[in-house]
Amino acid sequence: MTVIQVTTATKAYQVQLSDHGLTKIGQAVSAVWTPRQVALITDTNVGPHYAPAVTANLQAAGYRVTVLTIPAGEASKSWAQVERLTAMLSAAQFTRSDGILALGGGVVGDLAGFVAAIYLRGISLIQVPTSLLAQVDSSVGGKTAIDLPTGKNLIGSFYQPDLVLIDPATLTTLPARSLAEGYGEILKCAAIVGGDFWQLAGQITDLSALLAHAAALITASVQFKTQVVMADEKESDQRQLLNLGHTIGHAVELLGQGQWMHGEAVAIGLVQVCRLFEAHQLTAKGTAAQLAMRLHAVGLPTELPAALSPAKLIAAMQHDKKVHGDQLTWVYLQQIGTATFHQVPVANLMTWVAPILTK
Ligand SMILES: NC(=O)c1ccc[n+]([C@@H]2O[C@H](COP(=O)([O-])OP(=O)(O)OC[C@H]3O[C@@H](n4cnc5c(N)ncnc54)[C@H](O)[C@@H]3O)[C@@H](O)[C@H]2O)c1
Ligand SMILES: O=C(O)C(=O)C[C@@H](O)[C@H](O)[C@H](O)COP(=O)(O)O
Ligand SMILES: [Zn+2]
Repeated sequence: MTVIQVTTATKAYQVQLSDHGLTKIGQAVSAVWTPRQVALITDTNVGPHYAPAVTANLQAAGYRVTVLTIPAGEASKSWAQVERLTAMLSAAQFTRSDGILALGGGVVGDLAGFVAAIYLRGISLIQVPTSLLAQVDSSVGGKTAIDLPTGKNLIGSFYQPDLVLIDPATLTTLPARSLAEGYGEILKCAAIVGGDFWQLAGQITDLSALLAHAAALITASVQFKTQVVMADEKESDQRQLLNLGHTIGHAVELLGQGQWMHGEAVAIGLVQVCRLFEAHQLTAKGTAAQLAMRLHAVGLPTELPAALSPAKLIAAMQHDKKVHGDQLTWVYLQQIGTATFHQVPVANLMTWVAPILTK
């Protein structure tokens, strides 16, 4: 088992990476939770694979388990699901001594994490991520969120879990498209870090290599993310680096209305931000092409959708949480291994983005 320690102002916890760790989940949970009621929140795809065995394992360890299932997909990061889940917790008399265990991808983790943060003003939370994207990124660091029609993750909180339990064996049931999108966030981290991590990510020449190297890629990504989160939990400074590719990515994801998965939209955002900053002579020439080549290897998209309206793209980008006052802070790469910030007045965005909008 690989253990990565996370210590923030609000919580100290372990990220445990253990192949087939789900078979011993009761034991792992017992190390951080006394016996209690547990709401196992999962989705309609993940639940049938893993919820029965996880429930039995937790029950054997002394927990009273209620399984709450949400429809799979981004649309579940909604007020409607928050209302539904909190009502179910209350009806089942969950108290402040009880807990939520999120079993699923980033959608389950973000939604269940937000419910844990607000129900009774906060009950305990364990993240058990089952998608590659959730294992390398969303389960760690405490960002929880639901969406609004105007933008991604616009309602949420920073709420750290008591434990993150990653079992790479769950990736064997993940559909190929979902496996590939995880590489979007991995390559984001590797491009920021450079060096050995960039070399490791370069070994991913297809989806089977991605699965074969999953444990090493998860370890490298989580080690990097936890360092950033520990230095800047609430994203007042360096944590914004983790948003590389997301200014365009989140806008594309929102405007696509379900056409793109998060990691796919991030892949587009990564290449486009590099192209944009190459045009402004702030990014080394050829960086976008290097990223695109690697993303294409696992079938990820990198081009802005042809039908995308520039006006809508600019409007969506203005809901980026990196807008402060009248300035948008872009995260960009000077070169592989060197990421930094550049502020652009919101009023100038259309002109600033023009180089990637004119074909
Ligand atoms: N909180 C954060 O720091 C953070 C970071 C990155 C992304 N996110 C958020 O995460 C979400 C994307 O997460 P995601 O890509 O995991 O999407 P997802 O949760 O929708 O999972 C992708 C698909 O795979 C299915 N699935 C998951 N694990 C499975 C398994 N082991 N076997 C079979 N099917 C499985 C899901 O049901 C879903 O259909 C977005 O909402 C994004 O905004 C949050
Ligand atoms: O953990 C972070 O910090 C990140 O930015 C990770 C991102 O990959 C993730 O998509 C995050 O949810 C985006 O955050 P947001 O604050 O831009 O909604
Ligand atoms: Zn992301």
